[in-house]
Amino acid sequence: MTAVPIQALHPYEVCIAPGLLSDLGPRAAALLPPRRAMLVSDDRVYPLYGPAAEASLTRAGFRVSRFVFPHGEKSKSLPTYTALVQALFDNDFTGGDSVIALGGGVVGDLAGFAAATYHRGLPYIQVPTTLLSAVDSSVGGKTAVNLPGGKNQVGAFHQPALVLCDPSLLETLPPAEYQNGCAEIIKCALLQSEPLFRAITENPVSRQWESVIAACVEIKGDFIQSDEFDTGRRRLLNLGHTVGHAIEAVSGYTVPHGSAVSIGMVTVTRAACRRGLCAPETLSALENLLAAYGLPTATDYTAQALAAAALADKKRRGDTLPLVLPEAIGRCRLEPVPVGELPDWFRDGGLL
Ligand SMILES: NC(=O)c1ccc[n+]([C@@H]2O[C@H](COP(=O)([O-])OP(=O)(O)OC[C@H]3O[C@@H](n4cnc5c(N)ncnc54)[C@H](O)[C@@H]3O)[C@@H](O)[C@H]2O)c1
Ligand SMILES: O=C(O)C(=O)C[C@@H](O)[C@H](O)[C@H](O)COP(=O)(O)O
Ligand SMILES: [Zn+2]
Repeated sequence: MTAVPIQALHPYEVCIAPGLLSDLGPRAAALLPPRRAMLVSDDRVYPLYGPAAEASLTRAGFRVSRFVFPHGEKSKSLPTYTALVQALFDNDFTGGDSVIALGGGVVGDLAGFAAATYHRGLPYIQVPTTLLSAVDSSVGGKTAVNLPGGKNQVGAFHQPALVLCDPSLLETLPPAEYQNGCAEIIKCALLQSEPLFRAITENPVSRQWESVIAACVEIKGDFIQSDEFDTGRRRLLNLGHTVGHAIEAVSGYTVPHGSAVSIGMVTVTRAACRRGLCAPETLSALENLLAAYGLPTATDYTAQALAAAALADKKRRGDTLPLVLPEAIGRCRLEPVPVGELPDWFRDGGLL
């Protein structure tokens, strides 16, 4: 098993090994009082892995309740959040009782936000079941729901007590969800690791689950350790997300997060290249890698429309929004851009 320590204010481990799901109960009981646990999942994941998770928790002494909601980004919303905290209340959850997020990033962000806010904070455990949630969203304590006009607009920082990652759960992932996860892996490599970029160029991610997940978690852990509350360096993890989140919002949350981030990464890299801030080889290496993983690199949404939607970005301070710009594979920087200049940047990035 690989165990990656996350050195946050409340430190915890990301445990990665096939078969770990059956160990959920004992590992949870070692960290949390084995009282009540709310298993939160969506209606695609629960039938696959919910009963095994519940059985393991029950054997370890937890009294398990269940909240299962319709899959998809549209459920990462205030109405679903309200229903979840109401379920905690109706089932008499009190301080020290726990929440278990079994699913992808939608489940994790929603369950984490309920755990952060119900009774001003319950402990929770992340059990990621998508590649995207294994490499990114289950780690770092960003929890949130969307508003109709903006991504992750209502949220809190709340670190999990444990991330239990069982890569064998990824075997049932549809190909499109595998691709979405690869977008965040490519982000991580473009941002911080030329060796990871090379490794996933030479061998498909699917042949190296455990090592790729551990590599991404270690990189993310380093950003969290240095800037847990996203006031500076951690904002680099938003590479591709300024445009990506705007695409998600204007599409009414029909374009998946990974695909949107893929388009966002190419846009900022093209813009950086056009303005002489990165070499054309960096852009072509990125475009080739995204294409090799079947990820999109273009959109019909206009620069003007996406610049307007990007005003909702939480990185914005007044009239300035920092863009994350690649300088080379494994190196990026934050560039403060006046919001009035965003459409030009996006046009330089190839948008209409
Ligand atoms: N908190 C963070 O730091 C962070 C980081 C990155 C992304 N996110 C958020 O994560 C969300 C995207 O997460 P996602 O891509 O995991 O989406 P998701 O949770 O919607 O999962 C994608 C689809 O895969 C299905 N699925 C999940 N696991 C499966 C499995 N093992 N087998 C078969 N089907 C399975 C789900 O039911 C869903 O239909 C976005 O809301 C994004 O904003 C958050
Ligand atoms: O953990 C982070 O920090 C990230 O930025 C990771 C992103 O991949 C993730 O999509 C995150 O939810 C975006 O955060 P936000 O602060 O822009 O909502
Ligand atoms: Zn993301």
